[in-house]
Parts: sequence; structure tokens; C-alpha cells
Amino acid sequence: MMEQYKGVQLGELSPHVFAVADASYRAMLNDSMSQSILVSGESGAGKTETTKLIMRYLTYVGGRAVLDDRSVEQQVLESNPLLEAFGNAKTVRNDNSSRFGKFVEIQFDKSGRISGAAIRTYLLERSRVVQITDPERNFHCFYQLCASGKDAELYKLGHASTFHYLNQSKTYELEGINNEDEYWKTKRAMDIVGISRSDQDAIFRTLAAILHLGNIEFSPGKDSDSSKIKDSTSNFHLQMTATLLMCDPDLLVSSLCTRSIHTNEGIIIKELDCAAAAANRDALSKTIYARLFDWLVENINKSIGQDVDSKAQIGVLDIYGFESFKHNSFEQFCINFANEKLQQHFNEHVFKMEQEEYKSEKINWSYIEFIDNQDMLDLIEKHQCTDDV
Ligand SMILES: Nc1ncnc2c1ncn2[C@@H]1O[C@H](COP(=O)(O)OP(=O)(O)OP(=O)(O)O)[C@@H](O)[C@H]1O
Repeated sequence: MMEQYKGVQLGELSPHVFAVADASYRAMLNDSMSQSILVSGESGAGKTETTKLIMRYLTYVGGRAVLDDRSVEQQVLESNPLLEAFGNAKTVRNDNSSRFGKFVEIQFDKSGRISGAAIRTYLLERSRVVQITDPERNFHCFYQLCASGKDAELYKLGHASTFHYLNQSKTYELEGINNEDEYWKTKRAMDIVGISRSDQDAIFRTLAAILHLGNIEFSPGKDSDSSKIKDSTSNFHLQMTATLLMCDPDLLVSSLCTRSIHTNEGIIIKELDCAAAAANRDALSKTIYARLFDWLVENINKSIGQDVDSKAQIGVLDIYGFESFKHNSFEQFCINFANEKLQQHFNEHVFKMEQEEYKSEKINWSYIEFIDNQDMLDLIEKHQCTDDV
């Protein structure tokens, strides 16, 4: 199919993702201008798979610029399983739903050969680390680690069902997928992108720490509105978390059960009640996970290598689609807002600007009705004067 679409004018053959990829590649070469491909659609529509096909096509036409055994394009493609292990999860609509947005920039030299690449990620759904509902799952990597046999034992991990962050939903397995096999695939992907064995250990240690952290429970302390570690089980998970994160257990307790407020007079330590301590614990887990994810992306980028002298680039944007669940949170608001913005960009170019041009050139055409969502966007993002409201 790639051969068939290579160099053929857009529209001559049936619609195909390779036709779009080819058109952007030719436009980049002929006009010496960078291009962007926006892959949109609701959750489960096939955006991530389409993005992979686009990258495969650009790899096919953009050839190989580096003559070592791990070329740039291969590394971009091979970084996918790793990003998916840490950034994808089962949702009601898609067993492998991307829970982050991704912008892949493929850089080309003046002869149109791939010379570098960069992956930028957006809006990781951090809340999933601490809260899931049946039949969804947390990020794949947690289930992979729990099923990893000896490695899981090393971090004192049991079955996924023994962890609060995973057992809020009773779905632990995915159809046709073996968690342990996936664990080894993820490790292999780490080898490919050049993550050292000691860094790999640190990554899984961090994941294990998050799981143990989630199992720490609190009970009321001596003072009113204060809290303490609930019992010996919670204390075990606390000690495990501290060991895995290589921090002092007492410091960890105080960072969970108290809050420091910086004032002009100095720092005030405030005790937290059980609910606030649990929220603190979850905030810590989300932050650690988000930073781990950013670290992974940064290392993938370092390993792929950027071409600072690149002549032009093709960017492929794969951002997660419209979502409407039974319970929608701030994340859904951000996702849907980003999608509305993208839809408006599409409307601007496909309907508004095109029809304005017809009008100015007095071309006879039948007006295409479309829903203009500008008012909705203005409502959310425009600064309003109080007088106007
Ligand atoms: N071109 C394709 N060929 C075969 N199967 C496909 C193709 N595109 C999508 N699928 C199937 O649909 C599923 C969902 O696709 P994908 O993960 O790409 O959706 P998405 O639009 O990126 O969803 P989300 O917004 O939830 O991340 C895939 O796991 C795969 O099973």
C-alpha cells in the first residue's frame, strides 16, 4: 500500500492515511515548509494506530539518515510500547486508550531524509494513578510489574488485587494480553531506547513505591484534626515506600500527616485530619508518577536525538478524543476543551476561511451549515469584563 501511494497526488486514489502522509511529505519538500498532521476523533476511533501508520510511512519515504543499527525512525517507532505501558490504560471504550496527548516531530535534512525526532507529551491523566472505576484499569505498567514474578517479589508486591490503587476496579486482565509477557516487552523497549538496567530498576522501584504508598491508611491522632499511620499493615507499607524511595520513614510520615505553611513570620506546621492526609498521600503518588513519565519522555528524546540544524519537520498530533463518562472530572473538562479548540481550528480552515474566499470571489456555492463552537470557547477562555457579564 505504501508503494501505491508514494508520490501520487492527493485525491487520485481512495482516501488513505498514507495519502495524507505522502501529501505532507511532498509539501514539505516542494515548499520547504514544516507541516503538521492533526489526528482527531473520539476515544477508540483509531488515532494512535493511525499515528503509528503515519510514522511508518514517513520512515518509508524518509529513508535512513543514520547508518547505525538503531536508526532514528526505528527508535521513534520502538518507543511506542514504552510510552503505551506508562501512558495508556483500559477505559470503557478502548482497552489501550492513550491517557496523554502526544506530538511527534519528525525532523528532516535538506535531502528529505529523517535526521532526528522529538516527542512532546501533554495532559497526562494523573488522577488515574489514584482513582479508577470498574471496568477500567490503572496504567498498564502497574499490572505488568505485579505479574512480573521474581521482580515483583523483590519489591514485596502481591497480586494487583492487594493494592488500593488497583483494586478499586475488579478488572485486572485484558483480553488476549498477558501481563507478564507485557512486562518483558516493556523492559525490552527500555533496552532499545537505551535506558540502563540500573535506571530500569529505579523506574520499577518507583512504581512499586507508589503501590505501597497507596496502601497506607490513617486513623485519628491524639489531637483533634490530626492523623497517624493506622496500623501495622499500613506501617509495613510505609516502611516499604520509604525503603523504595530511599527516604527517611519519619520524614515521610510528617510529609503525609502535616502541612507546612510559609508565612512572613516563618513556617507553620499544621496537622492534617485523616481525609486530608489521604488526599496528601494521593497527591504525592500522582506527582511522583507524572514526574516519572516526564523523565521517561525526556530520556526517550535524548536517546533518539534531535537535529538542531533540521531543514523542516513534520509534526503529528495525537491527542485523546472527546470523552463523556458516567462521572466526569476536571481531566475530561481539559480533554474536551482541547478537542473543541482543535475542532474550531478545523472549522476555521475547512469551512469558515474557504467559504469567505468563495464569497469574496463571488463563486456560486451552497453554504455548508456547521456548528460554530466559538461561543463555547469564548465562555471558557476569554477574559470577560465584569460590566459585560
Ligand atoms: N488501522 C487499524 N487496524 C486495526 N485495528 C485498529 C486500527 N485502528 C484502530 N484499531 C483498533 O482500535 C483500537 C483503538 O484504537 P486506538 O487506540 O488507536 O484509538 P484512539 O483513537 O487512539 O483512542 P484513545 O483516544 O482512547 O486513545 C486499537 O487497539 C485496535 O484494536
